[in-house]
Amino acid sequence: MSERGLLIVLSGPSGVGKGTVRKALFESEGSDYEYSISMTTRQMRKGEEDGVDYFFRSREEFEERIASGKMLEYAEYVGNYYGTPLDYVNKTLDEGKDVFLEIEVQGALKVREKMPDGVFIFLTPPDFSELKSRIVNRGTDEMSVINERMQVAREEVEMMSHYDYAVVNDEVSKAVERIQRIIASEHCRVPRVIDRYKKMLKEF
Ligand SMILES: Nc1nc2c(ncn2[C@@H]2O[C@H](COP(=O)(O)OP(=O)(O)O)[C@@H](O)[C@H]2O)c(=O)[nH]1
Ligand SMILES: Nc1ncnc2c1ncn2[C@@H]1O[C@H](COP(=O)(O)OP(=O)(O)O)[C@@H](O)[C@H]1O
Repeated sequence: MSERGLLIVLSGPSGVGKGTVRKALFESEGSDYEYSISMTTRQMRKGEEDGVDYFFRSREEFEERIASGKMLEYAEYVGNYYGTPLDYVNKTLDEGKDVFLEIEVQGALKVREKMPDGVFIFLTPPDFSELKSRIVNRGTDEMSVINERMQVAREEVEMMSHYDYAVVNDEVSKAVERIQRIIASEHCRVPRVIDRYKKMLKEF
């Protein structure tokens, strides 16, 4: 019998590098996590694909899913909904696989309320001027949206205290290593494994 999978939540301000670090983590050797694809009402960007980057849905459809309890969490962020479909997360954890969520801060805190056994990692920028230049350099947002994202980032950093770990994204490869070490040690936590040993003893 294996334990239920570990829920790993990577969060942090927009532009800090969550997507970049997540992709590098998934490509790195020995990583074995299932990525939960989020649903959103925002416009698809050039190069994105439905069902790969996000499930792109209308507001109407998204609101229907909220009403019928099909979202683990959702948040409205800069005018659009973003959320995590619940069924996929539960099913995959039940299969004993680790599930990886990359979501913004409000949503992560809602997940924490519902699934406190997860590991909650806050990705931080080395400093705030670097955060702003990352958002500007990414080139996906207009200046008004960038300023809005920076304002949200200020509020989000205050929420760091609700997380288990803070990982600085100075260099992508270093951030990936830090996250891998955290996950490895979380797998060894006694509350996660003790039931398996108790069961083994009974059957011995
Ligand atoms: N709460 C929540 N946030 C999400 C989800 N998926 C993505 N996000 C976050 O929504 C924010 C905006 O996403 P997006 O427009 O793709 O911008 P980007 O991640 O900054 O490139 C980011 O901070 C994402 O991490 C989700 O399922 N739930
Ligand atoms: N460690 C890093 N050093 C320099 N630039 C980075 C680093 N991590 C990410 N970036 C860049 O910052 C921008 C925002 O990264 P992205 O992954 O889209 O952030 P998020 O998903 O948190 O919004 C991208 O242009 C990305 O290439």
